[in-house]
Amino acid sequence: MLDALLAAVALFALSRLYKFWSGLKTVGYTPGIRCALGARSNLGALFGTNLDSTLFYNPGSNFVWSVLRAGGFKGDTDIISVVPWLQGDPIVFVSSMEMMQQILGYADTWDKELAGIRLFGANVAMVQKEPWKRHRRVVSPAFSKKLYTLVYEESMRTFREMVDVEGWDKKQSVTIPVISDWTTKFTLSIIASCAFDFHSPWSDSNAKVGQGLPLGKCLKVAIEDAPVRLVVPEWAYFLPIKAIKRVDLAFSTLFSFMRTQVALRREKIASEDVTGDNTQGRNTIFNNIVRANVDGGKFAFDEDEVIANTFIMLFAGHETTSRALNAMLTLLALYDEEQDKVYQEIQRILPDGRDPTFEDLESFIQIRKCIQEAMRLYPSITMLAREAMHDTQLNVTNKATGDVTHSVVLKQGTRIVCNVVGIHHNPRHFPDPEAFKPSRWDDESIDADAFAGFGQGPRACIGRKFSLAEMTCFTAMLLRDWRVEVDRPEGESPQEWQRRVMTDTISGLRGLGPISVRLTKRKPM
Ligand code: HEM
Repeated sequence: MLDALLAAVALFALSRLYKFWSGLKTVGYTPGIRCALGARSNLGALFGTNLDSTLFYNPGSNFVWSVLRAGGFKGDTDIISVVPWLQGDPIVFVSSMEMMQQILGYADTWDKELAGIRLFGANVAMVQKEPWKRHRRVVSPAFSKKLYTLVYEESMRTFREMVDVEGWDKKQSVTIPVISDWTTKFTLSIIASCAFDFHSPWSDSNAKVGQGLPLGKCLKVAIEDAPVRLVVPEWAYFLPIKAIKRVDLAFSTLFSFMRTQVALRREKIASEDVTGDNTQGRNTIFNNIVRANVDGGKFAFDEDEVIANTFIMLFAGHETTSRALNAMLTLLALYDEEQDKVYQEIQRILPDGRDPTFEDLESFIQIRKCIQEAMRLYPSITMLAREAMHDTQLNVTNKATGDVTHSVVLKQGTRIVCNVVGIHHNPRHFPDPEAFKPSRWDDESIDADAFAGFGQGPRACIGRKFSLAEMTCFTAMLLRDWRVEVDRPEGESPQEWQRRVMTDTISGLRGLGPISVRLTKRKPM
């Protein structure tokens, strides 16, 4: 018995040793962190990082932020590897614009990892190669001026409805306890109505969509607890464990909600109630997705692809935008002089205090700079992950100069992560990187191409203009009438407050911690 046990332990130790050794080989022996759980492993995401001993070190899901706060990658170059011996894949992390461009610019060499497919199914954001071209071909025609006009109209309508329902027009000052709850409610409402023609009134956004959970709540659980969904085997859903039941309920509610919406849309298409080229642009994202199933042909979607693409549009289309809005409004609340510049721009473009028109949106240059700067400091998506399609050479850059120091050969299948947080905070690309300076985007000496808030290359964000229209409208309407402030203790500088409160986490849904802001009417009632 003891012999059998010893043999099992020895076998396990050997298998872990082999895993570790082959991991080192996979990453071309790039120096870095050696640990128990991988930096993007599901177990690592579930457990905390407090196992702080060398052997059992868990970099955790907040790895890129923790590395930044600990002073960035060690060594002379902008590359490290994280090689686990217990669970998770070996991964190479890069933190320079030059290396990021070698990766994101070449989809034939570095394509998406397929891991996310297990969560939602095959969709445009998660498939590779030819299937990706088919998915993108179906969804891209929807992203047109017609859609952006609709986004503008819905943003204006929803903003007015919010002010009305909340009774803000009758108040001189309003406190919002958690600003991200509010931005998420707004962005979810816009994506639901513009992409899916699903309207939930501001007063009733907690309406249940299926077996007992509101849509926003389902999405929140599905994002926050994605690692649970990935590690728990299907049979475990029958166990009476609350956390597992919660994830199961969220996902099953979402799937059944989407199936119902797809069935309804199919009926409408069959009865020709909706055309793909509706003059308002309404429904086009959803319509294109469902039509690709109904019409068949070369670019057909199967049933699962319809659901998976519906899913990804809902996810990608609201949480990212909410995070960016949340970061920007908090920073403007903190930095008075930057908020004043935005207000002056609003007064110049809307001199009579009128509402902005769709045509005005491009003129809000200052707002756009603030959005970009907030997304540089606090990117909604902190890591862009890829996988080597074949053995490939990567030119490694020196941290201080950006010159190529040497190259590494990475084996087919190697996972690589462009560390957006590290690149956006790299002082070589953005001097004084921790400062909130929207004016830096006028400075031609910065590496503007190091900005990867919406990704780069062929897989860059398809919804960039969608979200910019929405965020610009929201900000112009809000700051036209209200001054935004945070409760900053006397004696604490904006920078100190920012470092103390605006801590981000990757796995946490809303990032930046729960931040409260106060709105004060610009014109006394
Ligand atoms: C501030 C808001 C947004 C941010 C920060 C953002 C960020 C990103 C980033 C970084 C990528 C590239 C991911 C990669 O290279 O691995 C991406 C891709 C994508 N985004 Fe966005 N996004 C935003 C808004 C939206 C919206 C509103 C939609 C849809 C309505 C959307 C749909 C997508 C899709 C479908 C992809 C995958 C594109 C492809 O692989 O072909 N995004 N987004």
